[in-house]
Amino acid sequence: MNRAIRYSSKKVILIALAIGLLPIMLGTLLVYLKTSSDLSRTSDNAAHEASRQITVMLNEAEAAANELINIAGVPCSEVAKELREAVATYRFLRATNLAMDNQVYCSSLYGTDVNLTVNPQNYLRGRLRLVDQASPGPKTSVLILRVQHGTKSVLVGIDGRHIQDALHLINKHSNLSLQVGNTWMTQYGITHTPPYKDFPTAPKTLLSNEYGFTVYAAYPAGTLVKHTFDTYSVLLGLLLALGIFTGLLTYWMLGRVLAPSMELQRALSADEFIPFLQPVISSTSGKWVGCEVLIRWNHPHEGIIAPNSFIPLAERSNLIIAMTRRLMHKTAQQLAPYASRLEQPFHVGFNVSAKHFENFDLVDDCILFLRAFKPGAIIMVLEMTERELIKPTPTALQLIERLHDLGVKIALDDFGTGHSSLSYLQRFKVDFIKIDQSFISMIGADALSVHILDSILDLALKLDLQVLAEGIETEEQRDYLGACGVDFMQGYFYAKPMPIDDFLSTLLDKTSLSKKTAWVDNPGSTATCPASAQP
Ligand SMILES: Nc1nc2c(ncn2[C@@H]2O[C@@H]3COP(=O)(O)O[C@H]4[C@@H](O)[C@H](n5cnc6c(=O)[nH]c(N)nc65)O[C@@H]4COP(=O)(O)O[C@H]3[C@H]2O)c(=O)[nH]1
Repeated sequence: MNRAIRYSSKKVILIALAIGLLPIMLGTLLVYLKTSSDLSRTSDNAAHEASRQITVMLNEAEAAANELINIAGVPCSEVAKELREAVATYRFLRATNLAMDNQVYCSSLYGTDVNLTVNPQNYLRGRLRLVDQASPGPKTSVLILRVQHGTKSVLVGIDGRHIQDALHLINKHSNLSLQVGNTWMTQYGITHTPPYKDFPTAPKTLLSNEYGFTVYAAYPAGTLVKHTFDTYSVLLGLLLALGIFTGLLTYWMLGRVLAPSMELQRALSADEFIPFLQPVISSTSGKWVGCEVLIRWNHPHEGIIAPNSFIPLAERSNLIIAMTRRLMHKTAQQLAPYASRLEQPFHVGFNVSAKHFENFDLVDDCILFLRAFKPGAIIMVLEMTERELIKPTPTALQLIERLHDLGVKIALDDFGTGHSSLSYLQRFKVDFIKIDQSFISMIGADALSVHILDSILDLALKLDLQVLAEGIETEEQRDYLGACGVDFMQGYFYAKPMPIDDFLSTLLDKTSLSKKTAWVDNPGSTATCPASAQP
């Protein structure tokens, strides 16, 4: 049985693990999705904000360029001051330049000392370009806006540090970059490969319809996990605790009820329950006139397991009906071929439980059992135990009626051990009583104990019930009960419960012996019965 439970425990552990992991996984998934959507939203917001701020800078630069376009073509010496004033006036500007026929001839930084040819194709939509500018001053980048009217053009440069600052300040955790043509600028400066590729989390792309630049926002790899743990650590801790709790609860509950009953179900499907028979001896003839069928679990690892360790569970888990049905079927299969060599009629007793009295399935089971034998060859006896409360419901009473109609006898097992012996005798039409072995063991003990046994025998006699004494272990018990008129005996004194094959071979040996010597299991005794219990 231990091995069986260990085997079931593996399943129970797996189920408990699965159920314990379920809230953890579902919860983590939800938290993960929430974090993902949070990051996606902030990434989107950051991209929009960066685009807005760069647009503001470009709008300002465009306003400056539109003012300066009017003086393009005018000699540099006359307009150099205006170029410098524009740089001072507009917040983001770093330099302004005038060009004619794409040749820059005047610069706010260098005056006339400039020799630069502009190629409009290097400019996105002919207007925008992002470049590194090494001098003068600190190395920085410049976003150049070009405005052209005919042959005149103005180039205004936005200081890249303003853009870098904006990208940096909008969201410190996300990585924002600006793309103009094939050049990208991050908050760290200009790169010539797409920097967003290194930031695969929550990537967002926003194209400026007005200027054609693109803003990328994304988070570095691992941000999702880090953010999840940083933001939802308490919730994740609670989920973990919930998972452990549900897992342990499941383990506890399954371990208590489900696992062993699953093991019983498995054993039933694997046909591991087998009948053992214990002979019932006639007190008068001393012959084996019947048997009680006692179930055994032939466990693949544990060997033969006694019924007390699994019958209560089988009753609780409703498997008892199927088990009894299977037991009847197996007994019939093995006993039927030898039926003609058994005492006629031969009593075959089966134990039934309270569950059997809840519907009429038992009638069909008994019909099937009896069908395996010639009519009259077998007397089927159903032993209802008094230890388990069987309610005298209309169904139970009708069931007994139907069983009686089939010729099935009802025995009251463990008589005297419960609280309802007398009411059972009254309500159920009982044919036999089986005196419990606890009373039999009183024989030879003190006078008071024997008196109790005598009273039970006296009652049975007065009610005209057939009596079977079980648990006979000594000659003295046998002799005493025989003298008291007990009809049938059962106990280790005669034989222990045994597999059907052993039962049949012992019985058939005895039968063939009896043909020569007239064998009996209880030769005449000299014991006397007290007057009250005498037949
Ligand atoms: N000490 C001692 N014991 C003796 C002696 N003679 C017989 N016994 C044992 O006493 C029990 C008699 O069966 P029970 O009262 O119906 O008590 C049975 C019965 O209530 C239940 N049981 C057995 N088979 C089935 C079954 O197929 N269905 C149901 N519902 N219960 C069953 O399990 C109980 C125990 O069965 P077992 O372990 O086979 O134990 C059997 C039997 O082996 C004896 O001389 N000395």
